[in-house]
Amino acid sequence: MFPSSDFFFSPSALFSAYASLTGFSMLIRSILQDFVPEKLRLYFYGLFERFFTPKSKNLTVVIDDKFGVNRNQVFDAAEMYLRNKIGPETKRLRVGKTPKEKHFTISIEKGEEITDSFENFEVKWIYVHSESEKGDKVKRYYELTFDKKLRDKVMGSYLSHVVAESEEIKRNLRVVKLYSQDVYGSDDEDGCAGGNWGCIRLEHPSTFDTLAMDPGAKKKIIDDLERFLKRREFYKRVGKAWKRGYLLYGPPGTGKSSLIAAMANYLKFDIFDIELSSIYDNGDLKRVLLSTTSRSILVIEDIDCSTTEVKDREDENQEDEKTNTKVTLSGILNFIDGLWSSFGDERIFVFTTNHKERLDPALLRPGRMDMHIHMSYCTGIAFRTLVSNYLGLDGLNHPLCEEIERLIDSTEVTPAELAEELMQDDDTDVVLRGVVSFVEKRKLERSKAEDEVSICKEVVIKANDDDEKQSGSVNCMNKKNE
Ligand SMILES: Nc1ncnc2c1ncn2[C@@H]1O[C@H](COP(=O)(O)OP(=O)(O)OP(=O)(O)O)[C@@H](O)[C@H]1O
Ligand SMILES: [Mg+2]
Repeated sequence: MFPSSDFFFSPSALFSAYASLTGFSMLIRSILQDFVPEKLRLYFYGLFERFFTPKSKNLTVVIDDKFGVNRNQVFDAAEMYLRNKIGPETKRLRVGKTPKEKHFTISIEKGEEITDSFENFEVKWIYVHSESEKGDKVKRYYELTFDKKLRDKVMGSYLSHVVAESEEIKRNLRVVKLYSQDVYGSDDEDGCAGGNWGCIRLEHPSTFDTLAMDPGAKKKIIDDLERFLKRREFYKRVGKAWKRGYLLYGPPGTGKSSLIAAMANYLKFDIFDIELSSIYDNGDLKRVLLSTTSRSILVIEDIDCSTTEVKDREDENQEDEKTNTKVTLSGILNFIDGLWSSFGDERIFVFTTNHKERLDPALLRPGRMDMHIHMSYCTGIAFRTLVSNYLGLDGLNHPLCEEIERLIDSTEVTPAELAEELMQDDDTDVVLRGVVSFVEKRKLERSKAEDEVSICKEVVIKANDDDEKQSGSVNCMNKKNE
């Protein structure tokens, strides 16, 4: 239990009580009163007070809303932190919301107390809001009271814990934005932070919970992001820029863009969508990248297409006829791990491609992109996430699901295709039967295509001996590519 409040005694009452205990003390009292000058007498009263007032076990720290002329970070942190600590014993609350906020802000009313426990001790918070009689001077502060013996712990680890938790709460409340060079201004009351960029709120609902992919791979990505966030000091120590690069590759509709949105929603990082075709040259690229903000994800989608527009490094001085861009791969690489890579803090680069094999080897060199993530066709286990997202079925308790999983594992079908199928009807049975026939059909088409390829291979072998048949083999191969 929290220690009870102190008792106070007036000095003269204490003195009288003490002095009346013995005749000797009576004598002292009369001597003091009759012969001792007032100043000296008050000094003795003071001594008695110090001696007899019970020692307080508690210490109270006052946390004002201002620190000098600046806001007090500890006050703001406490305000944020205590929102989540309001218990049933609190009698009066304050609630508010600005137009740009999505959620209500709840805090305690003046005079209300909150008891918080940390490690194995308890502390008590009281919110104080006092006004001068005219109402022109307002003082807002928190009183934090705890056992004196815990002073070091509270001032050290407890207050650090309050600040860290409040940062986490703030991060979760943050509105994530999507920046683009093609958007002008902002449709958001917060405005856009980046110079030449327009922005909108990122309303993409994708999260790691809704993303259908192998659970092991998903965990690896989340762990990697978490480690990255915690490693500010590590990056400093090893002399590396605090940034991380991910290459997402795989066929269309496997969730590369959805993964980027899930990363942004998870980290509460803004996304800067970099359209290389609208960047004129390396200088322009530099300006564009430097006007991005920290704690952001810089995305270049379809980097294989961009790199056909981005010219070869040997060919840097000629302008590309097709797109008029003079951005070079070395210009991009300079920002990934060259001298310019240290711009800003907490940056994540994400490149996506449908064709990893078409990428310049310079981009694939070990250490360049920290993680290569293969977004592949859907697997049976990943399908469970889709079923839970779209049908609200938990644990795959529908009899058709097992069969669908087996079918999915034996062919190539993308999560996007399955998602489309899962939205065809409101009736779960109808939907799942539809998925079975869709995947069966796909399996049949694949095995037909494979048969054709093997026939083509035979034709190619024969064509080596017969010039006339060579054109036939090319057609066959084209068909396969279609
Ligand atoms: N792994 C997935 N998990 C959940 N939904 C997915 C997944 N992959 C695709 N989808 C669904 O399909 C839609 C398209 O996917 P997305 O745009 O992320 O694919 P992509 O890999 O970026 O494709 P592209 O290569 O064409 O850009 C998404 O909006 C989502 O509804
Ligand atoms: Mg995409």
